[in-house]
Amino acid sequence: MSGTAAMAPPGLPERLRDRYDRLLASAGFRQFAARFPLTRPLARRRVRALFDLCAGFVYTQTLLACVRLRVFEILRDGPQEHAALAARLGLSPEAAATLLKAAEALRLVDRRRGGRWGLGALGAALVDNPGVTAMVEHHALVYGDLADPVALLRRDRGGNRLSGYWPYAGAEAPAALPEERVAAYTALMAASQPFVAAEVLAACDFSRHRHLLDLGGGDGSFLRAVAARHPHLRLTLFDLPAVAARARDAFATAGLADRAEAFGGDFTHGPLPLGADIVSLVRIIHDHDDARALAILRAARRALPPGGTLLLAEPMSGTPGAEPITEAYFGFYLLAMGTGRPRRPEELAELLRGAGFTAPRLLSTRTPLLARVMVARAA
Ligand SMILES: C[S@@+](CC[C@H](N)C(=O)[O-])C[C@H]1O[C@@H](n2cnc3c(N)ncnc32)[C@H](O)[C@@H]1O
Repeated sequence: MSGTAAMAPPGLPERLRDRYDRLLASAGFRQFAARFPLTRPLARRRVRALFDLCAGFVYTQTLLACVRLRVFEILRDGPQEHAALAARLGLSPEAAATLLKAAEALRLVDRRRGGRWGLGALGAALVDNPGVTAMVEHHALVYGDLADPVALLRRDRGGNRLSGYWPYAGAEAPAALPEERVAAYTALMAASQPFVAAEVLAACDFSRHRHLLDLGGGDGSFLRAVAARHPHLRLTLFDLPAVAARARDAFATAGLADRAEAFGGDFTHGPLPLGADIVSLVRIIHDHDDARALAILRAARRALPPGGTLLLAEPMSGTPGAEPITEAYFGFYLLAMGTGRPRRPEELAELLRGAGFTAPRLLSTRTPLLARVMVARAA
């Protein structure tokens, strides 16, 4: 960073903090802290936290093995004897023991009486949860790009496996993308959409609106969830043509064709459908760099009458308690994807004001690490 000469000298809290950091960095102090009874619990917690950081990949791969071998589906019907379970997994009893003991330590499975295995607290949450299992599989791709994190940080953005998976990221003409390039990501988004829709529906009162336009609405999973809760609402979806075609089919299959329409185009360029009094952008803005994000928000503003509502839902940077997810996970994910970044609520509010919206404010959400919700009014 340049300009350090002009910086004010550090105050007392900062000098104390520097001293503390130097103390922690000294091997002698760490040995003392591990021996001294009053500091020992803290030292142990720190060692454990560091070991967890080193071992995180192994934990992830334990989960991937369980998902691929369908451990949670097999255990859904009840606890299984070790030998019978090993046979169903196609593993030797010894290999099954390695996997199941690891999964037990991660609370994915649980040891029951008589040497049987049942679901653990976290494994139970994965049963009938296609959104999470699809994400676990998807991460094989993500971690491929992260295999050399320093190279990833040093390269120009783009050109990774993840940028191929999200082909609209940085594309010159995204509206020309054919069906086969949008199918995989649209299915992944649909699988994970129920969690997000539940958060948005709990946070936002759609009953005072009459017509919702969902920009980048994928296969319409979000709008179908809203439709089920708000039968009076008219629904319009806008996405890339190949994706909008999928949404149109899904609306017809769901018997919604009379009140839900889907249009294809590019939300940074083309005109958007008019008539809505609320526009939603669900997991959209974080995919785009500032210039494109602003273009999307300006298009949304033009699609609304003065006083209309903009609803933006996505994971946001600086979410208290979710920092490893928003800063480390989404930061690196979007870096590998090649465009966009997680933004703080203040940064989103500034973009919204720049696009012609006023009074941006966060609504309270039940699980902010999945998505936070911000609303603003068209000026
Ligand atoms: C991360 S997905 C989110 C999908 C959906 N809103 C959800 O939360 O499940 C981003 C969506 O934006 C769409 N999209 C990307 N670029 C677009 C563009 N230039 N014009 C219209 N839609 C676009 C993609 O096709 C995709 O459906």
